[in-house]
Order: sequence, then structure tokens, then C-alpha cells
Amino acid sequence: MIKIFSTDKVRELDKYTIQNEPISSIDLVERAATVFTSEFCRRYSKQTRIIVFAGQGNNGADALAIARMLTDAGYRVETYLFNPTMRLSEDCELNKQRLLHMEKIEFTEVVNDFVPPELEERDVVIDGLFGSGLNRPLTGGFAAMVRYINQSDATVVAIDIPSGLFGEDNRKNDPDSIIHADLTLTFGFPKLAFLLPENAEFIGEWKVLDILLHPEIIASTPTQFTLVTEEDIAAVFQPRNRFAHKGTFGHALLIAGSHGKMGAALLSAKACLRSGAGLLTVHIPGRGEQILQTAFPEAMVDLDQHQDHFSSVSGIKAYSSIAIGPGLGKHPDSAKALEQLLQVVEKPLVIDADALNLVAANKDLLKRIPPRSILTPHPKEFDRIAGESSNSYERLKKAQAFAIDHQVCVVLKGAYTAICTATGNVYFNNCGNPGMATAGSGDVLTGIILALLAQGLEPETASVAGVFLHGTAGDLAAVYRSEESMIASDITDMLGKAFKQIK
Ligand SMILES: NC(=O)C1=CN([C@@H]2O[C@H](COP(=O)(O)OP(=O)(O)OC[C@H]3O[C@@H](n4cnc5c(N)ncnc54)[C@H](O)[C@@H]3O)[C@@H](O)[C@H]2O)[C@@H](O)CC1
Ligand SMILES: Nc1ncnc2c1ncn2[C@@H]1O[C@H](COP(=O)(O)OP(=O)(O)O)[C@@H](O)[C@H]1O
Ligand SMILES: [K+]
Repeated sequence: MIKIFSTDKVRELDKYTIQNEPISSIDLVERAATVFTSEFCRRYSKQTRIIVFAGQGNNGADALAIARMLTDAGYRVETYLFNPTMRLSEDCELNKQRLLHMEKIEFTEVVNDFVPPELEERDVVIDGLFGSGLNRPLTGGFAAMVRYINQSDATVVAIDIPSGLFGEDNRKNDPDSIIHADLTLTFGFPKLAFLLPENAEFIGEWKVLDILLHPEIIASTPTQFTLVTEEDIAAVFQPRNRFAHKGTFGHALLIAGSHGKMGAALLSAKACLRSGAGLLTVHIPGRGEQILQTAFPEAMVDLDQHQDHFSSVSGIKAYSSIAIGPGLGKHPDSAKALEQLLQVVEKPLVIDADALNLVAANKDLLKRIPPRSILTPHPKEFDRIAGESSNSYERLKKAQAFAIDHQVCVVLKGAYTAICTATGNVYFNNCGNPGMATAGSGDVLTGIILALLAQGLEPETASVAGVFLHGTAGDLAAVYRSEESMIASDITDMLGKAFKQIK
């Protein structure tokens, strides 16, 4: 797991490292500037004109150190230090002196008005105006500078975080006063803001650079937010016992499909058996029998009394795991049947798609959802259940609170799917691609999670591992098919390769 710390916490980690490594603050700045410079040199040629904009704090200190290092490496660098209040942080002042001691530098300290340099498409701007020390939205000269950089065609590389952006909550920020970076090279840890869709235009591509903060303090500092890695998931999948039989891997029940939406049941069912469930029964409306049995003979079928939609289900005790929702429809009979199911079910459920919409239409059902159930909403489905949010940070905080309040796991789907647990933790998934924004890919995810639950994984683990498996298969499908052309069943087709890659 990669921990995601708030900017306040990062400051504490910096401080602890300075005291206990020990290392002086100026040397930590030097270390940050060194890793930034080496990443920068890998990406941009020495022919590039580089314009560095430095602020008064330690983000500015980094920028001035980087200007020096790039000059040393043979780049043509022009540096602008913004110092309107004539007060620099100690490390910034020291780095200014170090830069001034160099030969052949182009350096301007800006105190009042100035004529900004022309910026052209082939130029690279290094943004070191503000980092994690930002404590209010940018205004005045700084905001004007940001707008000037943004309206240019130059490539922008941000140091640590695009200037003007807060690491977490940007609800009260002014989007016009935030740098639009093409690349953000951040120190130590990803920032929460990087994972939220409304910030993509500010951050561009991002990469974490290690500045070797003290491992003890990283390990002992708790955080609710983490990014999932392949190693975390590899540990989840154990080799199968030589004497295993299909009962070992559970009997899953999928309640899905309605007239015109049988495909969703099929997609979900296939993903379930491809993810290792021992047995699968699909509960579908009567008219779906032929379709399902012909297209997918490996699954057993339990027919609903109704021809076209879900109206009741019985015998649920026999199953190791149950999922409900893909293509279910919102018929009033189905609403009643869901209510009845919630009255008798004792195990955690996977609740997706129309089952979520039925819950949204009758919020009393929320209280009946068995503890440790897994809800897999996309943002719109979540808003229907929990109310509208002004942006995705607010939605994330709501999903986190919702998971705690209802003692469930909320899989809030998106580019960085967030798995919010009943204990308040949030696991972000970092694989997958926009090719997965295609009809039915959510149904595939439901089938995967259902299978992992059937095999005995705890709901939280099944959710985190299921989302990772889904994203990995999606990435493999995109390589094979292209993001444009891939469809949901391609994700299922790649599950085998995904398992092999992860294990
Ligand atoms: N030793 C350290 O502390 C390290 C710091 N690092 C760098 O230092 C940065 C953080 O540095 P600082 O804490 O000095 O903060 P910044 O450089 O982000 O900001 C400087 C100061 O600007 C003022 N300020 C905040 N918002 C403002 C606004 N809207 N308008 C005008 N002034 C405003 C604040 O007083 C703030 O302290 C990180 O982002 C990173 O780039 C890295 O070099 C790693 C080591
Ligand atoms: N840009 C993206 N990057 C990564 N994953 C994505 C992206 N867009 C969609 N996905 C994934 O695809 C799935 C879409 O689910 P959903 O919206 O429920 O689709 P459907 O209702 O068509 O089945 C989710 O798991 C989501 O995380
Ligand atoms: K910056």
C-alpha cells in the first residue's frame, strides 16, 4: 500500500526526518531538487528553453535549487523569483545565494510590477511558486502570473503540486488561479487531490519521487487513504489446494437481468466463473432461460416466476455469496422482492446497478442492508442514494461517512475507484483505463467481486482485490483491443491473464 498523507501530515514527516535522520532542512530541499532534476533531464532535452518561476517559501527553494542544477547540467534556464513582501524562507534565501554565485545565469527578482517573459509552445515552465504551504487561494500578482502561464502554450511542470491547488479540499478554491500543469512531480507521496477527476486539468500526468523521508515515521503515522499496489493483491491469491473440489470455491448466486437487459446478467455471470467461483447459479426472469443456458452453459439457472423481471427468490441460504442488480430493472415487483430478500438474508450482499437505484427510491431499505455488504455505485448512483455533491471531494467524504454509518463497503467507481470501508479507510485503485467506460464493465466488476466473496475472501478484501483484478484485465484488454474498441466482455476475456500477471 502507498500511503496518501494530508499536506499537514507531510510537513510533520519532513520535520521528523530533519530531526531524526538527521538531515538539515536545506539538504532535504537539495535532495528533493536532485530527484526532480534527474527526472526532468530524462524527459526534456538540453535544447529546451526553461523558465523557472519560484515563490518565497520552500517550494521556491526547490525551484531555485532546480534552476541551479539544470544550469549545471547544461540547460538554458531563466529564473524569476517572486518576492513581493521581500521575505524569503531561510532555505529559499540560501538557494537564491547559491544560484547568484553561479556564472552565466539569467535571474530576475520580482518585487513590483514586471514584464513577464514571452512563453512559446516549445518552452518548458517549471512551476515552483507555491507547494504544500498554500493556505488560501491565490490572488493579486500571483493569480495574474498563474493566468499568464496558463494562457501560454508552453509545457508546464509543477514542483510537488500545481501552484494554487490544495492537497485535499478545493471546494472553496478559485479554478482560474491554479496552475494547469502538464506534469506534476510530487515528493514522497501522492496527494489526495491528484485522484479526484475535477483536478485532472491542473495536475496532468503525475509521478511520485522518493525523497527518503524517515521510514519509521511513515510506518507509524496512520492515514485513512491509501493507494493499492500489485504486491498487496498478489498476497491475496493463494495457490489452490491439490485436493480442492468445486465446493471449496463456493456457490455464488447472481440475481440479475430483466426484459431487454439479459446481457448484463450474462456479462456478470461470465466474469464470476472466470474469477474462480466453484459454482454459479443465476436467478433470471423466465424468458431469459434460453439466452443464458445457450450462451453460457457453465452457469446454472434459477428461474423467476415472472417472465420479464425479478419478482421473488427463495432458497438463498444455500449460497456462499449473493449479488443483486446488473440489468435488474426497476419494476415495483422487483422493489418488493428486494425488500423481501433484505428481510431474510443474513450474509453480506453485493448490491449494484438497479438494486442500488431501488434502494435510492426507498431509503428505508438502507437500514436493512446486511452489515459488511458491498455497494458498487458509479457517482450518479451514489448521488441518488446519498444526495448530490458539489464535487468529487465532497462525494468521497460522503461515501466515507456512508460506509461508516451503514457499516458497509462502498466501491465508488471511477478512474481511481475508491473502496470505502466500514472502519473509515479508503483504498484507491490505480489501474484501469478510459476504455473501461463502456456499457457493462460495471456488471463485470460485480461478477468478479461475487466470485471472490464465494471463495471466502472478506468483503473488504474481495472489493479491493476485485477492483484491482478488473482494472488489470481492463488494461490488458486495452493493449489487445485499444481503448476505443474494447467492450466489457473483453475485460472478462483477459481475467485469466490478469490473474497470471498478479500472482
Ligand atoms: N524541508 C522541507 O520542508 C521540504 C519542503 N519541500 C518543498 O517545500 C514546499 C512547502 O514549502 P513551504 O511550507 O515553505 O510553503 P510554500 O512554498 O508552498 O508556500 C510559501 C508560503 O507562502 C505563504 N502563502 C500561502 N498561501 C499564500 C497565498 N495564497 N498568497 C500568498 N502567500 C501565500 C505561506 O506563508 C507559505 O508558508 C513543498 O511543497 C515542497 O516543494 C521539499 O523541498 C522537501 C523538503
Ligand atoms: N477512465 C476510467 N479509468 C479507469 N476505470 C474506469 C474508467 N471509466 C470507467 N472505469 C471503470 O469501468 C466501470 C464502469 O462501471 P459502470 O459505470 O457501472 O458501468 P456499466 O453500468 O456500464 O456496467 C467501473 O468499474 C469504473 O471504475
Ligand atoms: K508548485
